[in-house]
Amino acid sequence: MVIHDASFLTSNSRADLCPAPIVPEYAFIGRSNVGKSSLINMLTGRKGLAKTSSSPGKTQLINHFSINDKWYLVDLPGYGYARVSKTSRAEWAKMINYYLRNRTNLMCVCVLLDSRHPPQAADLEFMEKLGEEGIPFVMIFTKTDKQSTSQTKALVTDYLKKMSEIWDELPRYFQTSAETGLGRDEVLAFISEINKQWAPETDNA
Ligand SMILES: Nc1nc2c(ncn2[C@@H]2O[C@H](COP(=O)(O)OP(=O)(O)OP(=O)(O)O)[C@@H](O)[C@H]2O)c(=O)[nH]1
Ligand SMILES: [Mg+2]
Repeated sequence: MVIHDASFLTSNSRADLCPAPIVPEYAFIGRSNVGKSSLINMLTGRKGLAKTSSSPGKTQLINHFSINDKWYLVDLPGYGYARVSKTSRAEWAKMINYYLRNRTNLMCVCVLLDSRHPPQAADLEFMEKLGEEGIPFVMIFTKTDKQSTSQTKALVTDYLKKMSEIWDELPRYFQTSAETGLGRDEVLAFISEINKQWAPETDNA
């Protein structure tokens, strides 16, 4: 897929105020600092489109980006950041749960996982919940440039093993690097494919 247009639309703290659900939408979620915003910039080829930071907790709101005027990418605030109060955590959960359950154009949730860290309970629990609620998701392993291919492969195998303890069918997964661009074509091809399910009679790529 060629991205000829990528622009910031809105930031919202409430899912009911998000842009009208008139095009297919893909949400990026995962722990703080996992690389959600960086991946959005890598996929769109626009470096400063989503704000990134080396300190966790940068993205606080539901951020919509319009891609090619045909679909939305959504940057969500991360979870699992230790220095967040109980109240903020509860507010995060409320905002995200409402968003996930009510966003009618949400085609797929992309759960980002740091390829350097062994399977984390918070991530496994989050994916389990998505599965239980019937919300389609894929796993995206990030920051693969920070280690060897065999280390990433071992981590992915670990994750798949953990997931197979819960699920008969395993989610699709992608290996990415915002630094090298690894996985860009694969993720965009996936989105292009799913976009066809939204409006099969038109070309959404
Ligand atoms: N080497 C490398 N660094 C990365 C990659 N992706 C993200 N980073 C770095 O990781 C840090 C966090 O990246 P962000 O994209 O801001 O992470 P985020 O998940 O959006 O974080 P929050 O908004 O705080 O939840 C930044 O310092 C990025 O430069 C990657 O693929 N490779
Ligand atoms: Mg972010």
